[in-house]
Amino acid sequence: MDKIKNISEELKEWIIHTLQSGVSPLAICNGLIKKGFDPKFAYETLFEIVGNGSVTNINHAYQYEPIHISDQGNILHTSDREVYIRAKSIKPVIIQFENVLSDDECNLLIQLAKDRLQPSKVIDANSGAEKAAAGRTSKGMYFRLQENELIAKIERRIAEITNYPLVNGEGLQVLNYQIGEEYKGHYDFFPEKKVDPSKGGQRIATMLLYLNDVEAGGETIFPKTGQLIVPRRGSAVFFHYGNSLGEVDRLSLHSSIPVESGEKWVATKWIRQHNIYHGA
Ligand SMILES: O=C(O)CCC(=O)C(=O)O
Ligand SMILES: [Fe+2]
Repeated sequence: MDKIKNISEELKEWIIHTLQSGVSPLAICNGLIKKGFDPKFAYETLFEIVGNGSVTNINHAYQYEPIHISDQGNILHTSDREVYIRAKSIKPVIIQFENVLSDDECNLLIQLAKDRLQPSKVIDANSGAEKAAAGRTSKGMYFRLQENELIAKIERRIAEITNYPLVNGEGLQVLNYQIGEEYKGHYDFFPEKKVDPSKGGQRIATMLLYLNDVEAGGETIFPKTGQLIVPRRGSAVFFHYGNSLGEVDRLSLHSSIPVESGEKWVATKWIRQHNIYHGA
C-alpha cells in the first residue's frame, strides 16, 4: 500500500497539542509512521511544525474581547434593511443572522459571479502564497471593492452590521460548490509571519453570506466545538477570531462539508484589523 504523504489540519492541530503536552517529536513521528505515513514525510512535517513557532504559541489562551454587534438588541437597523440575530456562540465568537440579503440580491450575486468562476486556491501555511489545493474543490471569484452598485450596497450593509469600516474588508468572494465539493478544515487568519501591516494587518473576522438553500450537505462546521451552520438563502454567519493583541483564536477552525444534493453558493467577506487600501 502507498504510504500517506499528506496531513489534515486537524491532525496538525493534534500534533501541536501533543507536542505541547510534552510528548517528544520522535515519539509522534514513530506514531505517524506506524499509522502508515511515509517516514520522510512524517519527519519533515514534524520538523516544520516544531520550527514554525506554533508550538510555543499554542499554550497561550486566546483572550476574547467584547465585540459590539448586538449592543443594540437583536434587530439591527441598517440604512436599508432590518437584519435579525438568530444564534450566538461565545467561544469561538459566532453570530448567525437572518435577512441579510433579499432573494433578488442573492440571485443577482450568483448571476454576476457565474461567468467569472475559477478553481479556488488556499493560502500555504508556510509561504503565505496562494496555491491550488486538494482540500478545496469549490470554484470562486472576487469582486473588487465597491465594484458595482449591488456590491457597494452589500458592503455598506456588512460594515453597518459588523461595525468594521468597509475599507477593512477584502473584495467580496463568491464560492460555488457542486455535489461532493468541500472546503476542508482551515483558519481564515494568515500565518503569523505573513501578516502585512501595510495591507490592513491580520484578518480578524469573516462574514459568510449564504446565497441559496442546499438540499443536503454543505453545512459550515466548526469541528472543535461541534457547531454546524445550515446554509439558508439570505442568512449569514459572522465569526471573529483576532483580538487587539494580535492573537488568533484556534477554535475558529472551520470547513464546508461536501454538498450531497443540490449546489451551494456563498459570499465571503474577510475583515482585517485596519484599512487595507490606504497605501494604494
Ligand atoms: O463555504 C463555507 O461554508 C465556508 C467558506 C469559508 O470558510 C471561507 O470562504 O473562508
Ligand atoms: Fe473560511
